[in-house]
Amino acid sequence: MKVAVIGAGTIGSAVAKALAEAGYQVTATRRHIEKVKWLEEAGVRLERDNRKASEEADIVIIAVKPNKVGKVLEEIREKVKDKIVISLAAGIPLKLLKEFAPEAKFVRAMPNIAVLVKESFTAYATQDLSEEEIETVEKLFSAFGKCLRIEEEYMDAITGLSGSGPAYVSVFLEAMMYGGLKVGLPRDIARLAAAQTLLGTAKLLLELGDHPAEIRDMVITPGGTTIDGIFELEEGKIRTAIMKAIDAATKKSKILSTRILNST
Ligand SMILES: NC(=O)C1=CN([C@@H]2O[C@H](COP(=O)(O)OP(=O)(O)OC[C@H]3O[C@@H](n4cnc5c(N)ncnc54)[C@H](O)[C@@H]3O)[C@@H](O)[C@H]2O)C=CC1
Ligand SMILES: O=C(O)[C@@H]1CCC=N1
Repeated sequence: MKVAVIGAGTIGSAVAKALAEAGYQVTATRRHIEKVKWLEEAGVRLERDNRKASEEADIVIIAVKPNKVGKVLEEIREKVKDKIVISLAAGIPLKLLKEFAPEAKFVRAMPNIAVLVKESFTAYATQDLSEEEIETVEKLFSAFGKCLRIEEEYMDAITGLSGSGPAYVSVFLEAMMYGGLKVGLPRDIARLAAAQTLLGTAKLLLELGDHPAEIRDMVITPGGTTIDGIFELEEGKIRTAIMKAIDAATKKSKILSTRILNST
């Protein structure tokens, strides 16, 4: 299966590399292609011409910034007739994608940067694909993590939660690490302890628990150490801050398409 990735920036390069490693024939484009020469080592072919890359591909993935999606789709419109086109852009609805290239079969997808370690959560929405084509795109998304088909109405919320999520989690991880430094741990030990704790807790939730509170309850020994830490977290309104972050990013995703529509 031949895949073209249009826009080999941060997420496009990660996707291109993961797909090449999974055995797809991948061509990636970017305006300054020399900046991603390293992709060739991963088996990705580099190409400057978006039209040529799209013409040769079975599936086209659009990984440019949201305000460039329209321009790129207009450029490759003739080359993606009846082809599956997967847009990774935040905030661009299927309806708007379709206006730029009416004869393509669109998937709106939101992965996250954990594509780099093949642990992305990729949610996607589509109205154009057959069951067989759904299987094809799910296999493709599975090359870099877990995927889930959702209704398009949830795509902005998913963007605010799991698309942007690694950025929030990295703030939390850094704070955990700094906490470790504050109480005298060497840097490398604090880093490993914070990261492995996050990984283990996520696994506990996915494999055992229905609700994070169950995990919290297992850790808190009455009169022990954890409850003193939790008391401080509650005073710092950490939950409110995280909920506000997801709310703000979701709202931004919602207004992106309005901005783009107004500027075209
Ligand atoms: N960075 C992330 O973690 C995620 C990003 N996204 C979405 O992916 C898209 C890209 O985001 P990033 O990778 O962060 O941005 P980026 O700026 O790193 O990558 C965009 C790339 O597109 C290239 N480009 C611009 N115009 C082009 C054209 N006409 N033809 C070919 N290439 C062109 C740029 O040179 C750049 O390398 C955005 O729409 C974003 O919403 C989605 C999920 C996660
Ligand atoms: O910050 C952004 O707009 C993109 C979309 C989700 C993650 N990064």
